[in-house]
Amino acid sequence: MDSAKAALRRVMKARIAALDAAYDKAAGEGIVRRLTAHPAWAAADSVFCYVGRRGEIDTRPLLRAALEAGKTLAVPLCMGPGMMQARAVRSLEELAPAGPYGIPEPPAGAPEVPPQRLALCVLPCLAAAPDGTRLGYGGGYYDRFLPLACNAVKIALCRAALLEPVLPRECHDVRADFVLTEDALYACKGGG
Ligand SMILES: Nc1nc2c(c(=O)[nH]1)N(C=O)[C@@H](CNc1ccc(C(=O)N[C@@H](CCC(=O)O)C(=O)O)cc1)CN2
Ligand SMILES: Nc1ncnc2c1ncn2[C@@H]1O[C@H](COP(=O)(O)OP(=O)(O)OP(=O)(O)O)[C@@H](O)[C@H]1O
Repeated sequence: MDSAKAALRRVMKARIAALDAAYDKAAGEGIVRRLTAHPAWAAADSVFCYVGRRGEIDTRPLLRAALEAGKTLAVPLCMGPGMMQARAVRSLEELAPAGPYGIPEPPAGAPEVPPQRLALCVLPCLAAAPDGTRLGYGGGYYDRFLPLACNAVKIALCRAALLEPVLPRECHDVRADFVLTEDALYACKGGG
């Protein structure tokens, strides 16, 4: 497959593992604060957001904020290799570690939110570039899902320490509309 991406994933994972814990915590909190202050957050009646795990930003405050604001909250449920659905949850207590990576997921019976109904998608990444290109874990989950979420504003959360000036981009890669770090917001499209 793409060895440049595979090599970059290794580099970024090492960088994540070496992040200063205090920086990591403050950056994650800053990103959450900035996202909830973004106009797309207030405007969104439905939010699709990943459940952050070790090495990722802790998105739980964001998930709670969405529920408290009365938004429809959907989180990923992996259906098979590279395939996921947005499933609605009403409480974080519904989430339980599942699958080979132990990412907290909703129960199999959680109702699907059709991707075209989503107003906001919050994206994980190992690294992101200011043009909206993201480097994921390599499963292709978001590359397949995001084209279906055609009405959603897509915001990738990236700690500034993991921002790269340029990342390799393949045809199937869907760029984010915004990349949000703890100290900057990059608007990515427009220029094409
Ligand atoms: N929190 C969170 N949830 C998510 C994602 C994510 O990136 N973060 N996904 C985004 O796609 C989907 C799940 N996809 C994933 C794909 C790979 C790995 C992973 O940990 N892979 C191993 C390497 C596996 C291998 O050896 O092939 C790793 O990176 O250590 C995790 C999630 C949906 N849910
Ligand atoms: N729309 C698609 N249809 C079929 N295969 C795809 C599609 N998008 C990506 N893939 C395949 O999925 C694999 C992983 O893609 P890629 O390296 O871009 O993942 P990623 O962006 O890091 O992961 P993710 O999207 O889960 O965050 C690649 O082998 C790629 O060819």
